[in-house]
Amino acid sequence: MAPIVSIDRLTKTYGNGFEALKGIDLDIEEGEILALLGPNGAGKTTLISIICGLVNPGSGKVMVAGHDVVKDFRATRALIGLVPQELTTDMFETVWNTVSFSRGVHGKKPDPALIESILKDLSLWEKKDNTLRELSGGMKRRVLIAKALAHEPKILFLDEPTAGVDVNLRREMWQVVERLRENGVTIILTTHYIEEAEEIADRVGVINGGRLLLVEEKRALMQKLGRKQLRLELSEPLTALPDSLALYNLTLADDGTALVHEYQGEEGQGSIASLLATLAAEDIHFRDLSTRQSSLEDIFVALVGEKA
Ligand SMILES: Nc1ncnc2c1ncn2[C@@H]1O[C@H](COP(=O)(O)OP(=O)(O)OP(=O)(O)O)[C@@H](O)[C@H]1O
Repeated sequence: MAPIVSIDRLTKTYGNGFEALKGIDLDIEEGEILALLGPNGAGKTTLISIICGLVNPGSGKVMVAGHDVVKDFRATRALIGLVPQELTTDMFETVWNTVSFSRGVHGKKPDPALIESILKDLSLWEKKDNTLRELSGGMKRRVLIAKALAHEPKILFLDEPTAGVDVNLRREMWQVVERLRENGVTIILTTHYIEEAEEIADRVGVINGGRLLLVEEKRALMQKLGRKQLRLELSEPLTALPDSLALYNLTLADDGTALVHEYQGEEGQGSIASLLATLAAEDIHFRDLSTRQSSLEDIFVALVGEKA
């Protein structure tokens, strides 16, 4: 199946000479959830803004469902819903009017039944006659999504959907995103919360300094780059490692009371059985063991050198 968004050698240099994007190639498949991770200033918003037709690209090409975002702006914009970080509409307007108005802005005929189903899906139906200022922060965020969905887009961009919200609300937003995906909407989100990408994304793209450092299926990424650690609490402290253990990536920790074995992804797993056998042969016993797998956050820090 052809990708729903196809980005080819995209660059962007702003008027002041700043190179915000330095050649991005990326295909986004229909129906997937792609999380774009990157530190401040990485170029995420610039990239999204170009796909949405809000910022002109430098060189390169962006196609949405087979249409060029510059030449066919109307066609591509109609397919896209953009959920910004903040609500900028009239706080004295009702939920119903705000969402209905968004549909009109895109030149679509009124469809009260559709607006009703969007508001119900987002648990906003009871609040349809309330003004925006009467809503909680979480409800306001859901209104942003409802607005972006009102013209029935096939692709939804969420810019930092859970920035500054509490844990419960974050989980609630994740459920909303999951339901949208079940309805066939392709979702691209930017986030500073690695946990968010870890939780809901199918694929993760890491952007830094205007370049896409990698884009990979989340599970494959964690398998490939995730480091694992096995820690053995020794029954008797060791002063040095016996030569027979030199083959393994081992360190003595905590004054010789613990042995730490580091290995990468799947490849190192076979070594554990032989390590344990060697320990037994050396008469080295342990009273407890624990394992730890590096998270997407660790992987990200290793790639980018700082936190998202
Ligand atoms: N209109 C502009 N003129 C000049 N430089 C800009 C403009 N907009 C953005 N930039 C610069 O381009 C770079 C990328 O910005 P962008 O907003 O795309 O990053 P981001 O990854 O979305 O960051 P954040 O996570 O902080 O939102 C930044 O260094 C920013 O200062």
